[in-house]
Order: sequence, then structure tokens, then C-alpha cells
Amino acid sequence: MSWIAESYAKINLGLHVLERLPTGYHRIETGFCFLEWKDKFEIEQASEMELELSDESIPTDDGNLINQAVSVLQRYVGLENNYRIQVEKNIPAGAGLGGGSSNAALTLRMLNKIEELGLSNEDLIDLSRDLGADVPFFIRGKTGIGKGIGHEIEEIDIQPDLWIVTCFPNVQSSTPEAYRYCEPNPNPDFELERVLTEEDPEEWRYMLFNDLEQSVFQRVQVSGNLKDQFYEFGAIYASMTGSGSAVYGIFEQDFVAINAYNGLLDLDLPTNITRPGFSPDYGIYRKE
Ligand SMILES: C[C@@](CO)(OP(=O)(O)O)[C@H](O)COP(=O)(O)OP(=O)(O)OC[C@H]1O[C@@H](n2ccc(N)nc2=O)[C@H](O)[C@@H]1O
Ligand SMILES: Nc1ncnc2c1ncn2[C@@H]1O[C@H](COP(=O)(O)OP(=O)(O)O)[C@@H](O)[C@H]1O
Repeated sequence: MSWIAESYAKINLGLHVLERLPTGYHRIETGFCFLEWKDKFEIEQASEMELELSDESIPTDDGNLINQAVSVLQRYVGLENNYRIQVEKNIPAGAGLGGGSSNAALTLRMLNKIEELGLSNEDLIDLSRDLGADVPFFIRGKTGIGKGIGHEIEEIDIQPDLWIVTCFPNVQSSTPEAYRYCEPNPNPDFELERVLTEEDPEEWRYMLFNDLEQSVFQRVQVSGNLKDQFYEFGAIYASMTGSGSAVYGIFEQDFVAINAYNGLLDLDLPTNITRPGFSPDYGIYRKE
């Protein structure tokens, strides 16, 4: 008997870097929503802890966020059994799609259920403190605005009711570097929630920005080219997600989105298309 569940990717709708903090982190404000791009987890009891990933380029040692999530539970709560965790990786790493953070969050949620630990989402968020700023968003599984270092989530429905096409240009981008080279830009008059919930997405092009984009595009030029390509394909809005390198385009009409998706696949680039108003299945299921 095993347990199965899915770990979803995110994109950032706007990312404002407000301030450099003494901790080395940055105070930000960003919109988080989901893509239909997912890794598949299967967990079963085993004689010792084992991690198997379908993507051999990602480490399976202590550097893996799945193992770090297991260690946190072992250290602070205690686990009765050992498990074999098998993951079909589809979300590209180093893409700004939050694949590692999403995997860490799902590991906490699955082991909480399998071992009947009875921890609430808030308990899991407390435990995830050292795993990454994006992990609380993935534990909640709801769209919203991330504040603080990205870990304080105000849940609001900002999943675009439009097609989202997302493409990884086959080059990774480093999150620490993206923040190190960005220019914090406090703008007290900007209201992210209002822009995301009230403005026509056609207007986002002129008002919704990712402050990490400029410096990442200088180092990862393919991402900048990809953004131009999205506008050529007819996107009403295009942006890099998070610290890159992936870029997404938002489309009003299905045939325009599908044409962009097929065009990017023809270039041999990992690409995803997400339906309007998509909502992830956060269920954890038993497989006999
Ligand atoms: C940029 C964003 C946008 O959602 O996502 P990704 O592009 O990584 O997916 C996040 O802020 C990334 O979150 P996450 O990837 O969980 O970051 P962490 O592991 O906590 O931090 C990695 C490093 O990024 C920098 N960092 C991260 C978050 C933040 N608010 N300020 C920072 O300066 C720090 O240098 C930190 O050591
Ligand atoms: N479970 C995991 N899945 C993907 N990457 C992981 C995982 N654990 C650790 N990593 C490492 O984290 C780094 C960032 O990956 P990821 O979290 O997918 O990207 P991003 O922060 O750009 O969203 C990668 O270099 C990868 O080797």
C-alpha cells in the first residue's frame, strides 16, 4: 500500500522588492498563483528512508528539500516509520517555479497524514521556517499575496481566468544571485492587490513588474528573449516568474495560447499550458 499526491508549480504575478533586510533576505510583495505543471509523489513504508527522483540532475542527498522536510519532522515531531519517497519530476529546477519548495510542502503534508500526526497547516508552516520563504504558500495551497519575505500569505483569489503559457529556457537561474543584484524599490503608492483584482490584465503590461527581472535578464539573456517572444505570440502580459529563468505569457484566446505553446515546444523547450481559473487537486490518496 502507498500514498499518492501531486506537487504543483507556482508563478509570481508581480514581484516587488521593497527593502534589503539585515538578515540578507529582502522584504517583498508578490502575487502567487498555480500552474497545472506538477510533480507526482508516491510514498510507501520502507526499512530505511529513501528518495528516488526521475530527474537525476537533482541531488537526492541532504541538499534536497524533500529530505530536509523529512528531517524537520523527525527532529521536532518524531516519525514512527521510514519511507521510500518516489517523485516523478516534471517541474524544471532553478526556474522560479518553486518546484523544490512545493516538494518540501507536500512532503510535510503527506507525512502528517500518513503518520496521523494531527498537525494543522499553521503547525506545518511553523516547522517549515528554515526550508524556504515560499513553502508556507504551498502548505496553504491557496492563491494570495505574499508579504514579509514572502512567507506571510494573505489569501485572495488571484488565479487568472485566462490561459497561462510558461516556458523554461533550459538555463537555470540562482535565487540568491537574483536578489543580490536587484535594486530594492519601495513604492508606497503601489497597490498590488488592487491591480491584481480590479485592473484589466491588458493593463498589467504597464503597471505590474518583477523587480528581479532586469538584473536576471542581463545574466540570462535567453529569458529576456523569451519574454519578447511571448509578446510576438500575442500574449496580453508576459513576465519572468520569481527569480527566473522561466517566463510566462497570459493569453485571452485559447487558439492564440495553444499556438504559443506549440511554437515553444517546437523549439524543444519545456513548456506548460494552464487553463483559465485552474485550481490544483490538493488531495492525498491511498493506493492499494
Ligand atoms: C524569488 C521567489 C519568489 O517567489 O521564488 P523562486 O524564484 O525562488 O521560486 C522567492 O522569493 C524565493 O523563495 P525561496 O526559493 O523559497 O527562497 P529561500 O530558499 O528562502 O531563499 C534563498 C535565498 O534567496 C534570497 N531571498 C529569498 C527570499 C527573500 N524574500 N529575500 C531573499 O533575499 C536569500 O539570499 C536566500 O538565501
Ligand atoms: N525537491 C527538489 N526539487 C527541485 N530542486 C530541488 C529540490 N531540492 C533541492 N533542490 C535544489 O534547489 C534549487 C532550486 O530549485 P527550485 O526550488 O526548483 O527552483 P526555484 O527556487 O527557482 O523555484 C535547485 O538548484 C535544486 O538542485
